[in-house]
Amino acid sequence: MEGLHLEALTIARGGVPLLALDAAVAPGEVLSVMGPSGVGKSTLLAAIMGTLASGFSMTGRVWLDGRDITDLAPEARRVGILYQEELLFPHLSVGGNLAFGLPRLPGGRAARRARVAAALAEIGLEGFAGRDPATLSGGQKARVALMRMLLAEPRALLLDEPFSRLDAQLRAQVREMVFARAKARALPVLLVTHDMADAEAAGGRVVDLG
Ligand SMILES: Nc1ncnc2c1ncn2[C@@H]1O[C@H](COP(=O)(O)OP(=O)(O)OP(=O)(O)O)[C@@H](O)[C@H]1O
Repeated sequence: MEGLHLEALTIARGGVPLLALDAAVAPGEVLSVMGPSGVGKSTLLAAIMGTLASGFSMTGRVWLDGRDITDLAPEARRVGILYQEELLFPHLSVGGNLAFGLPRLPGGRAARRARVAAALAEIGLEGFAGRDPATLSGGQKARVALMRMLLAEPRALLLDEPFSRLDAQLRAQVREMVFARAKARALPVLLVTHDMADAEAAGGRVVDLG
């Protein structure tokens, strides 16, 4: 099956059941994950990334494009994630941040520079390669973080409240850009959010862990 499939997933903390979920997200589709604080939304994303903290355990399988990725190392899963904070590297330029996401390319530096320039154009930030990330607005940082993640060519996208720090107008803009870029790449998206407006903009499919 194409897309992301969480098959009979259960997560426990210290042996105590935290959550159970069975869900499929098709390529280009967004599934919103909602529920009260502490219910395990971020933990669910960690389980899919392969980065569960010690003390947590899981059963079930995670499938991505028909491949069982449950036991793969995090970096081999091809799952991208965006957090509430953009987490751009402060000591690298915007272009350096983007190049960091790039897999090794034939063609060396020139090819990398061209790829970064094309990526900046895709998010409306032509000419920003040399900029210090500290000089960017919140919305610009969010776009760079999105593109850095996409350049690693993930096959699925996890979003952990990436819009919650932005004001209402910017939030809608960044949200549309994230969904549009994910759709253009036919990525299945799991969106953790507390905001019903996010879930509605995402297409309205919601799983409530509460
Ligand atoms: N590294 C950790 N070690 C131990 N317990 C943790 C760890 N991270 C989270 N927890 C606990 O696991 C439970 C689930 O946390 P999680 O962050 O997944 O919830 P959440 O639904 O994402 O909450 P929020 O909406 O507040 O972000 C909580 O009780 C939390 O305190």
